[in-house]
Amino acid sequence: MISTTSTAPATAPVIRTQGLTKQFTSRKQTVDAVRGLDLRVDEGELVALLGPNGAGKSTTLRMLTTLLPPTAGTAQVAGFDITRQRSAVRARIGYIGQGNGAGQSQRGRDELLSQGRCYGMSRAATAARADELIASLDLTGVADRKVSTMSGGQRRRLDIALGLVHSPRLLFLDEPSTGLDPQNRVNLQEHVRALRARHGTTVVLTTHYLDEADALAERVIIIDHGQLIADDTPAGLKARHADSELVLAFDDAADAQRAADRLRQHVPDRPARIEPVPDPSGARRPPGAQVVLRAADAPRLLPRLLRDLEEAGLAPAAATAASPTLDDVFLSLTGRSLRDAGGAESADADAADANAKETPA
Ligand SMILES: Nc1ncnc2c1ncn2[C@@H]1O[C@H](COP(=O)(O)OP(=O)(O)OP(=O)(O)O)[C@@H](O)[C@H]1O
Repeated sequence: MISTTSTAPATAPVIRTQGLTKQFTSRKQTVDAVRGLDLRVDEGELVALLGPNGAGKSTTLRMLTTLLPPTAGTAQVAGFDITRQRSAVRARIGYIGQGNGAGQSQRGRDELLSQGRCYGMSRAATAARADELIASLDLTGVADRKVSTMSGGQRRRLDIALGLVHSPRLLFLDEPSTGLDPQNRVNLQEHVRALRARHGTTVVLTTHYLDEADALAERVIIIDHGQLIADDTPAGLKARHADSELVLAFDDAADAQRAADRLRQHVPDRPARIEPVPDPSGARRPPGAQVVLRAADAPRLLPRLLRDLEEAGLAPAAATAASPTLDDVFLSLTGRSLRDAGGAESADADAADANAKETPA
């Protein structure tokens, strides 16, 4: 297990878990959904739990929000124990689950007003808070319509408003963007960032979108098979666990082989891979090939390699250096791609599915 949070930060923890564990048993089969999670989240952090389908992200969130009792271990949320002080925890958090929380036949504003009253807020305070949330989540103009007539993005923003009516210190979002098209996804991310900037709300969200975790979260906690396998900033994870990739394309496959041999002296511990590059016209003889090389700091290495190859009369036809992604991090930690493990790809399929639902009914 790799964690970089061992040195205690100065701010107070809003979440603290010790050996948090959940087993499900059905038909004599036991599933270890969450296995001994030790976690600390501080006031004001924006944290993403990233992992493939079935990794244990939602189960973790459901335990932290008191919806599921842990099988073992303990956790304190906003200073209260999730098992013994459930009401105190619930009063201080907002939770937006995977399904839509608002009643389809209700008007958005009415849903917000009912929610505030449920939390014991006065009529006037609820109305003022509803106005504020409608404006800040860009729902002006649609809040007085029935939920069933709103687009997927508008409904998701209404869900977030519902989770924020009682001004929680801590907001849990379970896969907030799943089912949204890319534009609405970016829009939602902007709203989450703005919320945090405006109210200092601590946000913990789950996602299997690699780009979302990368762009939105300051801290990414990677979960696999119910265990925390890495915990750092996106940049820190990449620097620590993944290499950049260099691709040098040659018109002649023999030159690619010669270049790969020559590159060995620069990166002796990383053998280059040679991949054929088929000519779409089929006319070129001999066929081209590309040299693919992984190195710790490929973009900085590239100019030196190019100079050397040029001196040897082996200048490539094209060269690219790609920075690592969080998928490279996951691959380096688990030996599997997050896409193959049922992460981003299935999420994209969900989004494609839901694009059809984006059009207001
Ligand atoms: N109520 C339940 N009964 C039995 N098994 C369950 C239950 N809820 C979750 N699981 C199992 O626990 C494991 C973790 O599930 P969980 O929903 O927490 O994963 P996840 O990372 O949130 O996945 P996804 O990204 O698909 O939402 C999975 O193997 C799942 O099938």
